[in-house]
Amino acid sequence: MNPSRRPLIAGNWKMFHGGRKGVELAQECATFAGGLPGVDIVVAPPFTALAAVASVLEGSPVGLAAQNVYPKDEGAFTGEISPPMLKECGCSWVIVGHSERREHFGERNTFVAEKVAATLQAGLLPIVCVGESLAQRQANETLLIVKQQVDAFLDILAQSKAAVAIAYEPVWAIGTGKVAGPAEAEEVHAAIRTWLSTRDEGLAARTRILYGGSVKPDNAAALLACPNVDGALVGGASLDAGSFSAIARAAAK
Ligand SMILES: O=C(CO)COP(=O)(O)O
Repeated sequence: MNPSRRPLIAGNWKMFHGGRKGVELAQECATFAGGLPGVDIVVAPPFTALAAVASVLEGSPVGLAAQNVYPKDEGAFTGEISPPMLKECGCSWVIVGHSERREHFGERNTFVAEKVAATLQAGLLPIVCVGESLAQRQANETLLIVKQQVDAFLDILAQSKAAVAIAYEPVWAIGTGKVAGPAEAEEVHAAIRTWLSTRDEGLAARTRILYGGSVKPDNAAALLACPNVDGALVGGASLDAGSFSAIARAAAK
């Protein structure tokens, strides 16, 4: 395996732990991450906790991610946050195109691609999310939909030499407790790797493809054992240091 594909375990806190609780959780993550040198750990708190969590994580191996970004450096965009602002705040990663943003905030593939470009331009690494809905899976459209999503930002990734991450998060598995089976996940991850390598072999070799959707301590090891699963994007189970560290330990094996 390419060394740039070290396991990456990222915790997406979503709209939880925006204040003091976030600081406490980050402290616990910094502590357990120190004992797991073979795994990259990243946390993505809400915007309101970024600065405080950044100071807690300073000097620790835990990376800081934002959950969203607006693809302009500055301007009259009330309520939005730019890539340079996130960088200044201590972020090195940004989650882009999460299905909750696509579903609740109307983000389309072209807008997601703009965000990927702006993120890279600022020197931040995107974790770009893709994944099909239940109806699309039932209609046998999984690979078609995921390919359309990946195609929208593939050229942008290929033009950058950055070691980005793509998260395959089937929408039907998010927050539902219905995890994709290892074979189901591996099929999509392998397809994504093939599309990347058809475009640029180096891109395929350096991109970590994470699985997300009801990852828990009891199912993490089987998913992480798949050859093209390079880590996990964890929602609910990342809100507790005990379960998040158990998932990270499964990646270390
Ligand atoms: O959306 C997710 C991570 O981005 C997954 O959330 P859950 O782990 O809560 O299913």
